[in-house]
Amino acid sequence: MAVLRERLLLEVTPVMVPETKAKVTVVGVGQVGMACAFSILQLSIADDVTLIDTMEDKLRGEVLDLQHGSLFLKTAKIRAAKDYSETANSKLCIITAGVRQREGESRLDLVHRNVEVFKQIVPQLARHSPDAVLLVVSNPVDILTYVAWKLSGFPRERVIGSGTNLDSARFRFLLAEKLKISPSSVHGHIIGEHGDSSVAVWSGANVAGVRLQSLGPDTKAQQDSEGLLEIHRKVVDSAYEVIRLKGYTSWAIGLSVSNLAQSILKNLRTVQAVSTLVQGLHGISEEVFLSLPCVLGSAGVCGVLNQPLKEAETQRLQRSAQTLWNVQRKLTL
Ligand SMILES: NC(=O)c1ccc[n+]([C@@H]2O[C@H](COP(=O)([O-])OP(=O)(O)OC[C@H]3O[C@@H](n4cnc5c(N)ncnc54)[C@H](O)[C@@H]3O)[C@@H](O)[C@H]2O)c1
Ligand SMILES: C[C@H](O)C(=O)O
Repeated sequence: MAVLRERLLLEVTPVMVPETKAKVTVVGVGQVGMACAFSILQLSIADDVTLIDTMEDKLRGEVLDLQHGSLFLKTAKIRAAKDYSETANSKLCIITAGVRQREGESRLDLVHRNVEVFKQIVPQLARHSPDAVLLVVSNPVDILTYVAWKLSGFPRERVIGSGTNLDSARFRFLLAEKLKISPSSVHGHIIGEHGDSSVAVWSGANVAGVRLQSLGPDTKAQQDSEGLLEIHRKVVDSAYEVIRLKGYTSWAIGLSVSNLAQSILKNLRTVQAVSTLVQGLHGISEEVFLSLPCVLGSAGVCGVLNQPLKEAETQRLQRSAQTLWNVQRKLTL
């Protein structure tokens, strides 16, 4: 090999091995982990993507398959880690490992099984990448973000859940379909739990700063006649419908996570709904994580927006926090 290289070219200087600036570890190479890894590779935002899973053959197969596409990618290293020491010095660790819902199960039903999975993963990630941002995707994502925060000992800003970034994308898609405008021009946030108790912030939904509620549909009856309440119901049902049809959700969460990864790795300071510690905000006193619009940069969550909410929206958010707390307070970590 060395001989062939010597015959092929005159070496002027040895190939530099620069310090890895943007190493991303993805834990779990199931449907979600692979969709996240693939979307991150497509964005060319990492110079090292390291994957890890307990299923060795599946891990090796997935990594080989991605490596065979290297010609079409701009990420120098794509590799499988045999143990957590090979994930060392990651800037971003994305956790997608664990069980997923079967038809009829809610996200909260997964909590005990996935807490045990997190006990195997988080301390090891934290030990080998003590300066990383942890981005939790496994469900129930808000509670597992709290669990990752406790198990890692990281500061709150560096433990983030993908939260309702995906629900907000679904909301904007559905509203965009109704208005026949691109989702990128329809603005609005779903906040609270990524799940059944999420809250649609109708008071802020707008197109080019024109608040939809300023145009009329401000009472429940009017919202109903416009089919707006139905949109939030569809957001909540989205995952159940996709799981019923194909068994799991993957592409939209992969795109949502790569978008968050881009903001973090490139310090873009975009505002996105992600799961963060909300104790003390909007009258929530419990130590829970749920989604509010946050400023995302290389330090993680750099700020949480003081989002003005209508009283009914605040009440729904507080109920969402209570739903999570009722499950979370029974956990032993
Ligand atoms: N937050 C969101 O918006 C969102 C969206 C979709 C799915 N999810 C969640 O993501 C998770 C993964 O879903 P999926 O469809 O990829 O499941 P999957 O079954 O396809 O993959 C899970 C992977 O985790 C691995 N794993 C399990 N225990 C592990 C451990 N201790 N260490 C390393 N790897 C381990 C498994 O080997 C498997 O490859 C589920 O909890 C699901 O509910 C979240
Ligand atoms: C199941 C997953 O949480 C989703 O919303 O797609």
